[in-house]
Amino acid sequence: MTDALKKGLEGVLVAESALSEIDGDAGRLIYRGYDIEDLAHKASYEEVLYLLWNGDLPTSEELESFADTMQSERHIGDNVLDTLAALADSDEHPMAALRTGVSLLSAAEPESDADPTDRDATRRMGRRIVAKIPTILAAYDRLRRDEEPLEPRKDLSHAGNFLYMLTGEEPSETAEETFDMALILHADHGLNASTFTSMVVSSTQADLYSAVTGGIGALSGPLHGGANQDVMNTLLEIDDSEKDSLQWVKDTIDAGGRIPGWGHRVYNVTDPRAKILRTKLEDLTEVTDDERWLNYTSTIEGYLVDEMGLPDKDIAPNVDYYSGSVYYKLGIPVDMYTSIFAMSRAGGWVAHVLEYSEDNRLIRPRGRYIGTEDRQYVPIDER
Ligand SMILES: CC(=O)SCCNC(=O)CCNC(=O)[C@H](O)C(C)(C)COP(=O)(O)OP(=O)(O)OC[C@H]1O[C@@H](n2cnc3c(N)ncnc32)[C@H](O)[C@@H]1OP(=O)(O)O
Ligand SMILES: O=C([O-])CC(=O)C(=O)O
Repeated sequence: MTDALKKGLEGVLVAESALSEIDGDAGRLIYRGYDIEDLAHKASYEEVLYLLWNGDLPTSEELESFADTMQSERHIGDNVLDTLAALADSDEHPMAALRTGVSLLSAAEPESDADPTDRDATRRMGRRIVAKIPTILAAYDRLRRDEEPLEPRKDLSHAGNFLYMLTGEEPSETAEETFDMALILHADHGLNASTFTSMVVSSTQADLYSAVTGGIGALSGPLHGGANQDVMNTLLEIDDSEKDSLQWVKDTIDAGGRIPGWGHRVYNVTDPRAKILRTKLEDLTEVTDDERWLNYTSTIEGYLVDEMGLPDKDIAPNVDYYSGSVYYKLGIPVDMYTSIFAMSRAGGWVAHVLEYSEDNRLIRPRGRYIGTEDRQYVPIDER
């Protein structure tokens, strides 16, 4: 047993995984042997889910059957809708609504009596949870706009159906493809904080609903998935203010602030997903003729690179830096960005829970006690 303190478990190896490989120096991300560039441009989110959960890409029959089953599992019950309506009345953040909604789904889980070590049952539960998350989120957004939630459609893709349920209109091909690509890019990323949280929960042999609910909580923070919303709010703040984006970034850095969407525990260079999303933003900017978000992000990046030399300190844009502007172009409400991340990453949480449970070992690190020793209890009326 070593006594070396590894704060934040940085660099500590705790599990082996065949799911995603990250080369933080080269800026490469691989899912089960396939480069993220390839998957982002050629696969669908459903295919990537199948790949993560089963090990190989599906044949067309396997994909059709997998997607059909997921489509038939999109519906959520009135118990969830009623709770979402109450949360909408209290103006809860969509991540809080999702956390509660997923937890509540277990009440309608047909295999709730399954042994938590039954991996086939866990896989089916994971499919149901991932199929229903878009329905929860779209319903929540409609309820808080005083609109009726829409029933999910069975003839649309995971990405397309979410956009349909959110807006009430079938999405354009560009919107559906862009959103599908974003889902692929966010599906898995090694033992990030939210994935590790799900693994910790399930390592106690707790049920998958608890593990996914824990993952949602961990993802919500601004140091993790919450940063995509912060990036867009920053860009909107710049747009609304008297300051130009250059002044904003100078002032933020001078005040010792952090730039949301920059820095990563694993990447020392630009995140490969940020590069893909930037290209997407460039394409969408050309079509919509609104250059604001691309201009602001580019100015901030230019300052951080040329003036601050952040890349020399291994700080570069992460996946959250461009995703917000892309979602904004798709007309998605800003406070839903982190829950969209969760919609995708839930697939990764399930994959890691399944993988880790093959040879489960309770996750339980230790902390060094640095408190006072040998104190004598003093009765309350003598203190
Ligand atoms: C999907 C994801 O979860 S990706 C990450 C999303 N989060 C963000 O974008 C929030 C902004 N980024 C950050 O806060 C950090 O980069 C993290 C939390 C992501 C990674 O943090 P860590 O690996 O723990 O690095 P740490 O916090 O020790 O930072 C190292 C140095 O870089 C600086 N730094 C890190 N990120 C930033 C940033 N975004 N802006 C300015 N400086 C930064 C720190 O101030 C620190 O400097 P110092 O050594 O002079 O004190
Ligand atoms: O890996 C991490 O630490 C953060 C994360 O989830 C990601 O970048 O997708």
